[in-house]
Amino acid sequence: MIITEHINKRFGNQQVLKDVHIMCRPGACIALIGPNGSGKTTLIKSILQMVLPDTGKVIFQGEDITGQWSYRAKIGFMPQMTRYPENMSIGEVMSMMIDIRKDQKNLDEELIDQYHLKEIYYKRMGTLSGGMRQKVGACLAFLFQPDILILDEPTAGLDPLSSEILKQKILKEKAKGKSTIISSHVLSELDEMITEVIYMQDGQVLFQKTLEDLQQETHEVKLSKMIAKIIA
Ligand SMILES: Nc1ncnc2c1ncn2[C@@H]1O[C@H](COP(=O)(O)OP(=O)(O)OP(=O)(O)O)[C@@H](O)[C@H]1O
Repeated sequence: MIITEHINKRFGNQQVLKDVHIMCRPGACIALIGPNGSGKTTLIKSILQMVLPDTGKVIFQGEDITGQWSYRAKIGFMPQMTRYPENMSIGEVMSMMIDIRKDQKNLDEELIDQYHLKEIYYKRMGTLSGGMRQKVGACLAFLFQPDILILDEPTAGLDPLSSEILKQKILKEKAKGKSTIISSHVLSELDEMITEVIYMQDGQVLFQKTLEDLQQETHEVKLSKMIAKIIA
């Protein structure tokens, strides 16, 4: 369970997060959506303490995580842009991440196999296409079998087949009861995956609702139509 309580964050004179309160229950698969610049990535980074909120706190599995780091090992994070040393090969990045972690035994290499990543382990990060970088990021997010997945625009730049492979992987983990937060602008790809929606606008959470509630309110089946009706 992740709860953010009254999170505020300002960059310069811009208030980027305004009193943000969200809840990610065990087993939930949450779509984090909203216009460009509405604060989705900043919220995700706040949960991971890559951005430190000015006020408010993040509660992870019942504990305030301020100043703590061990909880991060329970989260598989796929950033919007994967940044690793350009001179390292994919294989070296993978080995480095595995060496850093103590829990090397239960590695989930399913995505590595499905993306045939080992065949290009020799390639240097600096030479990879955007989609290839995304695949490396996706493989790392799932590698250590985290309890919670936080995926920031995971399919951006992926070809259709690779997107589908990732979607199926997310669904598989969801079926195991894992919690997932997915930020995406491609609402159609979220339809079959999600149980809840958090909609952000201008740094505020406009609403957090279950898919069932949205369906009942709007009498729509597709997420894009539900959202269009709600924010109209
Ligand atoms: N490090 C930073 N310094 C200054 N401003 C920042 C920083 N990070 C984000 N911002 C600003 O905060 C606002 C929210 O950005 P954020 O990346 O959280 O939005 P987003 O909802 O994820 O957008 P997108 O859908 O385009 O990815 C934007 O106006 C952005 O310019």
